[in-house]
Amino acid sequence: MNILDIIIERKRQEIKESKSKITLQQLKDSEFFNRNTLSLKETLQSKSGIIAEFKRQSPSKGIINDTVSPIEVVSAYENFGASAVSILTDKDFFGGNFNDILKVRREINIPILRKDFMIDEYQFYEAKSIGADVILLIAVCLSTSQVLEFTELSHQLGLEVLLEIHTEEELQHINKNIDFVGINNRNLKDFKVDLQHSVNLKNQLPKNVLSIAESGIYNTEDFNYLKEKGFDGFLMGEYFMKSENPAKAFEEFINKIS
Ligand SMILES: O=C(O)c1ccccc1NCC(=O)[C@H](O)[C@H](O)COP(=O)(O)O
Repeated sequence: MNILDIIIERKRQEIKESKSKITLQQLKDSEFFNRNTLSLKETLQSKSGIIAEFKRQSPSKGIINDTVSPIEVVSAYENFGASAVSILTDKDFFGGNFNDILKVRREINIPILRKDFMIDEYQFYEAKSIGADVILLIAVCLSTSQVLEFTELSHQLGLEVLLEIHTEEELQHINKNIDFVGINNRNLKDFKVDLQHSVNLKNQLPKNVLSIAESGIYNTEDFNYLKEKGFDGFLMGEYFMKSENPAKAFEEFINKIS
């Protein structure tokens, strides 16, 4: 079993536990469920294009930063020009939780990507109930028909969809309703990172789709290279979070690229 198989197996149990504690109706009755979501399609083009991630730990790196406050960090991400923030909600493998999104929702006015492993309809209602605007679908974890179904459900709920692919075969998961296609530079099976990977696959994307380069962007040269290659967005976590002061690291990065 690779790490993704392990994460997905745990996720199935977690969803079962969540369903036994909170009903779908309770999610629908929650404070944020009926809010109008914010559009990453708009902010991707009007701001830096960076989707800045709040990430305490990861399977590939272990603890990255577990001392900083989500409000301080994501407020700086917003103030210095992030197009959106990505917040991990997986607890066991990434040290995330729903409260991170619930706490910051009132403080920021840019889209929030709920970053998790989405495999069940219930999680989309959860995402809406905690105040997310965008969700991630990871192609390797889903069939093409699940991607289609989950995209439709997300749109009914007002959530935009980032479909993450890693291989040429996964291009088949793209459907015309997907809002963004992310190409992950990190091989989720062996954690190797290769920017060239996303550049090669980008050439095979449908022409009109908004593309996001994900993972392994560690300096302004990486960012500029991917921008030159035509990516519309850039998902970056570790580079900012590994700093003692991610807010400052983000500010400095923005100053260097502008
Ligand atoms: O980061 C990992 O170790 C990882 C392992 C298994 C599944 C997903 C994983 N990462 C999720 C991501 O895609 C990244 O958090 C995101 O793209 C940001 O990447 P980075 O800038 O390299 O932190």
